[in-house]
Amino acid sequence: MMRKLKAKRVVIKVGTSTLVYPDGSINLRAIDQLAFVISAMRHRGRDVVLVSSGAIGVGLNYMGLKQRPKAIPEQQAIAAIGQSELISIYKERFAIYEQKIGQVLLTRDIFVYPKSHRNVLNTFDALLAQNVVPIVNENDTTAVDELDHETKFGDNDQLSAVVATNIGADLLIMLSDIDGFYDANPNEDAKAQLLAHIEKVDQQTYDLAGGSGSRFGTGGMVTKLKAAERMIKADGQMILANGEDPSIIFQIIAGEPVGTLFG
Ligand SMILES: Nc1ncnc2c1ncn2[C@@H]1O[C@H](COP(=O)(O)OP(=O)(O)O)[C@@H](O)[C@H]1O
Ligand SMILES: N[C@@H](CCC(=O)OP(=O)(O)O)C(=O)O
Repeated sequence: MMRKLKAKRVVIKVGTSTLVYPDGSINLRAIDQLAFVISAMRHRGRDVVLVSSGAIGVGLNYMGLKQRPKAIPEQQAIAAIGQSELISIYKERFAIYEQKIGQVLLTRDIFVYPKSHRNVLNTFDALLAQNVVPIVNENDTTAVDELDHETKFGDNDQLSAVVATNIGADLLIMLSDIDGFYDANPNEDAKAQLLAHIEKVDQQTYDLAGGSGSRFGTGGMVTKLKAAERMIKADGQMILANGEDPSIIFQIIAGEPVGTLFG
């Protein structure tokens, strides 16, 4: 059955697992597809914001490292290196489709302090009004997790839902390395079944969620459910789908029953 979706303003979140191959190299095909799909959506009058992970994954590849360093300053340095590389790849690929982008790096405290909150919402509005696609990531180089000053979102699943609810998006499309939400962690249970529609997220739903399956990803399913819960509370919807081929977004927008619809 086709889905009826409201999708005038859409946030798309792509995880590291979509952007970086398991061997650590960059999936340029996926980035190119994303640029193509998002540019097409933009040209058809939709407001689109991309929340992209991958700074650390791309940084590791750029520096020829196989593993995330343990020390925080080194991780933050890798993020600085990777973010600039990632955004220059996006810029180049979007330019092929004559689509301009703008980089927005956020920390959690921006949404806590009223003035910075207002400023960042105005920035999103101004970018969208000029037909520019904002590409958002956490500001990994400065975000810290300290008791008196929490600046870290920690994962981009929740960051994407915070952005989506704040800018009044109807739909959050969350692309990952899995076809949707299953009734058990598919890594551990070969009989796990895909759930096509979850109307509300409660403890029972969380009980089905497991951790991340990939080397570079964070959060796993729990943070995706938290994002879905946030969207539903704000009267929005979220679709979790496989980002292996990002042109799946065309099917999602058309209302085809792919992935898991939340809400
Ligand atoms: N119930 C579940 N349904 C689907 N995937 C699950 C479930 N529980 C755990 N997972 C794991 O969560 C992974 C997706 O999370 P993550 O690795 O953080 O991806 P991303 O990098 O896209 O954010 C899946 O590949 C899967 O291994
Ligand atoms: N801000 C980090 C991403 C953190 C994150 O949530 O990663 P993922 O689980 O792959 O979406 C980065 O760009 O590497």
